[in-house]
Amino acid sequence: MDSIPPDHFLALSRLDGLLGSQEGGYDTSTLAAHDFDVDNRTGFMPPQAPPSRLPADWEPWELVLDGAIAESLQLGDKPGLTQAEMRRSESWRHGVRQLPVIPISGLIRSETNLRRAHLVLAWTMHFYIHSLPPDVPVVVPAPITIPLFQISTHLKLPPVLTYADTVLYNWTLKTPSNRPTPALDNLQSHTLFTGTNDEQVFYLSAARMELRGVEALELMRATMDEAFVGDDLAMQRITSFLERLATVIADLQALFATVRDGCDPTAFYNEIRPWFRGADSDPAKRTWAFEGLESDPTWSYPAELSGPSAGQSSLIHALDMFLGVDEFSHAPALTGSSASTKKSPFLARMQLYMPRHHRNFLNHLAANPRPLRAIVAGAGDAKLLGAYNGAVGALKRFRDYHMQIVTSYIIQPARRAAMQAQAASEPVEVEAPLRGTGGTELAKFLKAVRDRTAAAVIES
Ligand code: HEM
Repeated sequence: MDSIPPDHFLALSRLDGLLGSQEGGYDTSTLAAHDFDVDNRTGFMPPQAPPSRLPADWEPWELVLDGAIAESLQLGDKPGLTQAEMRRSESWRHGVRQLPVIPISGLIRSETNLRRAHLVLAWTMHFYIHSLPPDVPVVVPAPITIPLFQISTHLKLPPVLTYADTVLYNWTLKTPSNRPTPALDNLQSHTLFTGTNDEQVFYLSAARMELRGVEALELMRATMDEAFVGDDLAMQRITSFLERLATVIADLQALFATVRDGCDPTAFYNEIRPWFRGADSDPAKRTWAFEGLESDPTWSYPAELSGPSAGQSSLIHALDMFLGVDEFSHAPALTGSSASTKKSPFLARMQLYMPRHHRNFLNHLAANPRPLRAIVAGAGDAKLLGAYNGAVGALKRFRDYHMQIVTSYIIQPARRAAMQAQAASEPVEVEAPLRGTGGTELAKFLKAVRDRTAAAVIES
């Protein structure tokens, strides 16, 4: 928004501050506020690099994670795994089992330390599980289970690796800088499974999109302020905000494309993505057992154990909800129904993996009493309608592009792997139909979401 000159009509302040919020009215002032841990400079990403190390009492956790990286642990089902690699990984897992169960009481006063602890333990758990030989039962040792469950209870998150653990809270600055916001080209990922540039490029393309998304959040806030006023001038302003939103969504798509500059699809599919698997995508269909689960009677076996997916990014959910497209794109008839909520199970499920403040932000957005779509449909304003449809069209094109990426990074490598296995007369491990990290039948699901986004255009 800083490209708007200060004397432009869009930059003039409205009377909202003087008027205060109407009795029972909707207070839009907190849309991008601390309550939701949404920063007006960095959006869903924290404005400062997250802590890269826990305090000394929890150093043993940091050291086992360092150890996994230093040992270059390999996937337990990697073709051609050597005896030396197997021994190294078993020796590392032995070290994990020998850890003491470290109390977490000293961590709970710091949200950033709790996040770091979730990240360290969840990465360690994924290293532990996915370095196991595929024919060995999965048993997460108590020194990981107990603190991970305690921390997850505090953070209201599932005890598994999330998008926040791999993208939102997994970065540092390449070069120290005094800028108030990190520059898009000055980010580096902190923790990697493979140590490859491909993996880093994968996380950073999403991180850059989060930062570019800040302007979209600001446009949403400004639109909601104008919708509160609701006069002709407000409609003119909303029209320009929506035109601008379409260009931001196009920029998100362009930043998405940077994943192709350095993240090789075959490396992603064969070497990186398997580390993300949740309990619902174990190729050997093993159940994850959690040693120590019985130590707290309030715990039960987690209902949610999917792996990290950018489907957990609050940004795209927010765009969908703001434009009122979610009613179409994630309609219950499309992605399954849920009795108690209008949200589809997929959206609702992915929100369980988001930091809880961001989940609250989306709930706040969904409760907007002046939904944009209804305003546009009822305004009889051709320019406004055009701008709204332009933003919906940009989101549809984003989803087209997302499908192209999914084809390159999952569908085609899966086909190649199946053909190679067939040629070598090996048993083929490709599930039919192919499933996403969130457990969806991915091709069918993504195509339907894309088509329904297109169908959300309002006819004049
Ligand atoms: C190489 C990169 C990516 C791949 C291979 C990929 C793959 C997938 C897959 C397979 C799904 C199906 C749902 C499931 O997980 O079961 C999905 C859904 C989704 N992904 Fe991605 N994704 C990628 C990057 C991104 C990025 C960068 C974003 C946005 C920041 C994103 C946003 C979404 C959203 C919002 C959904 C839910 C469906 C929708 O609302 O359109 N994805 N993705």
